[in-house]
Amino acid sequence: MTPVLSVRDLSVRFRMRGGRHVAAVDAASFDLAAGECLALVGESGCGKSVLASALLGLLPGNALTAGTAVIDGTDLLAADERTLARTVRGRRVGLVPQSPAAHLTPVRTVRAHLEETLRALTGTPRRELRAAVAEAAERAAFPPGLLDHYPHELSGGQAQRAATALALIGDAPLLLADEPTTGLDRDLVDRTVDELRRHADDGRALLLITHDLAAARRVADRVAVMYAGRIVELSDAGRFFGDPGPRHPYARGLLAALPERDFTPIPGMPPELSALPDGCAFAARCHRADDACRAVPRMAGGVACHHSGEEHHSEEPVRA
Ligand SMILES: Nc1ncnc2c1ncn2[C@@H]1O[C@H](COP(=O)(O)OP(=O)(O)OP(=O)(O)O)[C@@H](O)[C@H]1O
Repeated sequence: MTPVLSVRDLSVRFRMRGGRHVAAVDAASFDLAAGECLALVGESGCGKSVLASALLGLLPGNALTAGTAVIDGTDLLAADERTLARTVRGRRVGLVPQSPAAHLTPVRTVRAHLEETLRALTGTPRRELRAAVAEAAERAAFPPGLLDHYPHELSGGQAQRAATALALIGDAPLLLADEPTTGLDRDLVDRTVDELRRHADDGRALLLITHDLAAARRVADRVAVMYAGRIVELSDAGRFFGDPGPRHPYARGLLAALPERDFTPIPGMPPELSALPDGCAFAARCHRADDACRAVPRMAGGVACHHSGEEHHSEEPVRA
């Protein structure tokens, strides 16, 4: 079956002053099928949002891209602005943005935002708008009593839900949700990701970018782990969160850092993306690093690690 989205060797570099480059995304490849939710996880600054922006043609002018990202026969990286604006954003690719307050127009109420999007994407007639707005708000658990509020009158979590309601309206075949649960209490996190999951269950695809591994575990079919701009592991969610657990030492470290597991942080910090080391970018933080890690590991069997074929070390248990 043709995937909804097919990404091959997607790279994004930013040109900086003094001839420097920031390698924000390096050769990312994955497919996303109809009905599937892929969670993209990894520490802050590893390139998750840049990847999402690339898929929507929303990168700034200093970005250089390579590779392909095909949806419905259109390569999103090669498409011109007119195509992206008219046929991609909102229609083929919906976005729950990471900073909803920045995406909402300050002088318009939530109701005005929802009405405009409903008219543009679904052609809802004027007399049906009131009911359609209420329904759209309900899908994202946005409180009906706040529909006539302006963005600055909303809390972070309320703005997040307004942005989610807007993103769901077009029923786009692909939904990108970039940290859709920031600022929400646990029960609202569950409700929001369940609604996003329903979007996938209705035959569409969901790319869920999140720090929240519990949310990913709840709704994802597969998990992609990103580190320093590269996808280092792509695996089935059941395997990732259960037994035998992930194979890449970074992915194992992410899970071991959870309070309900070992509560042991990964030592050190991710490298600067403008000064990546030769070889594996995780080697400086990895207790398994050896001479083989001086070469950049290729993705093999869904894992980019020289040691991924070896047995797990007994001192790093992963509990379900
Ligand atoms: N316009 C830009 N120019 C230069 N570097 C940029 C630009 N935009 C992003 N970056 C860099 O790209 C890297 C990846 O950023 P990105 O926002 O994708 O991280 P992220 O994984 O989404 O992090 P977070 O979870 O904190 O949102 C960062 O090092 C960031 O500083």
